Amino acid sequence: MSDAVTIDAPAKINLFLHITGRRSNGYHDLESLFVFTHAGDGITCELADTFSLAITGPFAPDLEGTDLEGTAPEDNLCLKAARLLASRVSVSGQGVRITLDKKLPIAAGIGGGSSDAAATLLALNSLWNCGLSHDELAAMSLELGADVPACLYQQALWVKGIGEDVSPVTHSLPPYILLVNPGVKVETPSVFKRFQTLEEPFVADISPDQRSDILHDTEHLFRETVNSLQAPAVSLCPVIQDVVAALSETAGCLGARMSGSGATCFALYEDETALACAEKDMKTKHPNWWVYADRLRN
Ligand SMILES: C[C@@](CO)(OP(=O)(O)O)[C@H](O)COP(=O)(O)OP(=O)(O)OC[C@H]1O[C@@H](n2ccc(N)nc2=O)[C@H](O)[C@@H]1O
Ligand SMILES: Nc1ncnc2c1ncn2[C@@H]1O[C@H](COP(=O)(O)OP(=O)(O)O)[C@@H](O)[C@H]1O
Repeated sequence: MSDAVTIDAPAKINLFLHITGRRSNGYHDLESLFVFTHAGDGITCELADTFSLAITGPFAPDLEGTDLEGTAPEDNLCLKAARLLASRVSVSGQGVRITLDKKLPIAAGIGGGSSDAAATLLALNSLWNCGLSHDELAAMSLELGADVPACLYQQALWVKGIGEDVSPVTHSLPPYILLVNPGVKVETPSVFKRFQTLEEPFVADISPDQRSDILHDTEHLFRETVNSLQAPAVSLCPVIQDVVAALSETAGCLGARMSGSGATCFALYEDETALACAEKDMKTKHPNWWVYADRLRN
């Protein structure tokens, strides 16, 4: 039996995000196309007697409560995920030392925390030999956050409900993606609240025919869908509009918009050369923005 497991926690991008309704508990129903990058954060889980989390990487200092040595507080989603799994399976006396390599910005609309939690569950399911299925992990993971079930799949998904209703999909959208974050944290609850205050409209469900067009036609994707949270996020953080405009102007950009509740925005490209030029262009013009180029997982 191995005593350490390392696993990627990729960025999650909402290629579109429709808010379709609101539940009595305040959560919103949504319809969204989730895709994942190849790289992102990294999680290593090692067998240990107690539970601990050390955070390394460029965004470690941005995680509130993490001390100068990189020791994280109990409410970090990696530790919450580990304790949740331990409470559901019989691993008496078993702990874990987790190391999180934090390369994705925090509170950025690309599911960093959710993807870290999901990767921790995947790593521990293997390390502790729990033998739980994906569906069993997904069902227990919803209490960690609405995005966590989807992040367990690390592949393109059509997502409904509050995030728990996930269907793997194939698509033929452009594979190259540029992510840009202006360096402003945007808290998800504030954006949903602003969505309500602005009385933004709910979007109708997408029909099966439309779904197929969205998955296979980039123009259709950007013309027929929106991110319902983009206007509310821009009203809280106007620089997001500048990021979308700057991405839209890069050569070869096939469409650009905000992901999740922001502030990270993305643009899609058909070829690798266009992606590399756009990355260089954005880094030159906006040296203080976080710029990250990658390829989508299928
Ligand atoms: C908006 C999305 C889109 O993928 O992504 P991010 O911007 O967080 O990456 C997600 O729905 C975020 O999922 P996640 O970040 O896991 O949300 P949670 O921790 O469960 O909820 C944070 C808060 O967001 C609001 N919330 C979240 C999900 C949802 N379907 N309806 C909501 O109203 C609630 O106010 C909740 O208290
Ligand atoms: N491992 C983690 N990585 C990132 N954020 C975390 C983590 N654990 C807890 N959080 C908290 O979760 C919140 C959402 O962060 P994140 O998942 O990065 O953003 P978003 O929900 O916008 O995609 C932040 O307020 C952050 O403090």
